[in-house]
Amino acid sequence: MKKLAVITSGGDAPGMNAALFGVVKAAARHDIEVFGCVNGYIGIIKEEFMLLTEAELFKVIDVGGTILGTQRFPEFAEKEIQTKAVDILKKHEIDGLAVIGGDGSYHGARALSQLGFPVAAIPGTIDNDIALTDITLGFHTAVENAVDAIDKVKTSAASHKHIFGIEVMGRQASDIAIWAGLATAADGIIGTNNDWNLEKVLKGIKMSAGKSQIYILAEGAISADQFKAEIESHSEYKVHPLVLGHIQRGGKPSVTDRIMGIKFGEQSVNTLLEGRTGVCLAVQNNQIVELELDKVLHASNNKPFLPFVSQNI
Ligand SMILES: Nc1ncnc2c1ncn2[C@@H]1O[C@H](COP(=O)(O)OP(=O)(O)O)[C@@H](O)[C@H]1O
Ligand SMILES: O=P(O)(O)OC[C@H]1O[C@](O)(COP(=O)(O)O)[C@@H](O)[C@@H]1O
Repeated sequence: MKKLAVITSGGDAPGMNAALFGVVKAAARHDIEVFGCVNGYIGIIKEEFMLLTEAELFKVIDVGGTILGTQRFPEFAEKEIQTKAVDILKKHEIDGLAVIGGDGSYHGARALSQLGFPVAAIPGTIDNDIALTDITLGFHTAVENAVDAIDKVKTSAASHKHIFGIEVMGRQASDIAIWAGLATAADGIIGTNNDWNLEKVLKGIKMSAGKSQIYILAEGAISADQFKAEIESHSEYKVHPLVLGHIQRGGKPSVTDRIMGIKFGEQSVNTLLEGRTGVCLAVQNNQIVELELDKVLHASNNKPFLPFVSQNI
């Protein structure tokens, strides 16, 4: 094996640069060159490759985002485009590909491996919504970022006795909402549609006797604007809606995400070197394990919750 390629794909996640460092570091031990494809799968199609060096990546292990860039490229679901990607990778004498991304990226990775190209994937998404891994790269930092922001809102809310509906990211997953809501002792966490109960929320506000109220809303359950509209159209209360947005994905990766990124990156190279393909890495019981992409993509995402917390929050 002489040349590997790597992409970061989907939403950027803090720790992706650390993972790139891990890839390059492990590859260097075996005299393998690593090429980063710019902006995810589209970089393969556009043949935008950049040679990655350990010295360059070393400088960014503490930097959020991804130095390779990432761009949504839905056309990669088309078989013709996937076949073209394999042809291009082969033309450039690339022997294997590491894909760092979420479940959408995993679909692309599985497709390439089914076309016979060696692929290993790393779970990189702040949403924590990949099955069979206890945690995904970037989730830890995103929760820290959300908690940091909510803590700040709380002091202002308390001063004015305001009611806040704070929307956090996660697509259909409620992990960021639950972890951030628990860590800030929020007055309510709406993680799924089923958690939304207008009467309960109105009762909670009434019982709070004019104190400030913080509700954490998973974006897939209810938006901050919907929350405001529902409360205000059924009561006299005024709600401040707040969408935390991309603050959650930004900034320095946490220590956990750095270490996890480096270890995932190194292991992806070992996996490819040892000839295993169509696999993704995962964390189970504090260990990095390898799983079939196909199995992960067919499994449902029932994560264990925090220690000491039952699912019935
Ligand atoms: N069904 C699919 N088949 C092949 N490639 C896909 C598929 N879904 C998504 N992708 C590729 O993966 C990229 C990232 O997927 P996306 O869902 O946006 O983020 P994530 O990987 O974080 O879930 C997409 O822009 C697209 O290039
Ligand atoms: O930055 P964009 O393209 O608006 O996407 C926002 C979405 O990306 C995420 O931050 C991360 O999602 P993915 O990792 O699945 O790409 C979601 O939580 C959010 O819904």
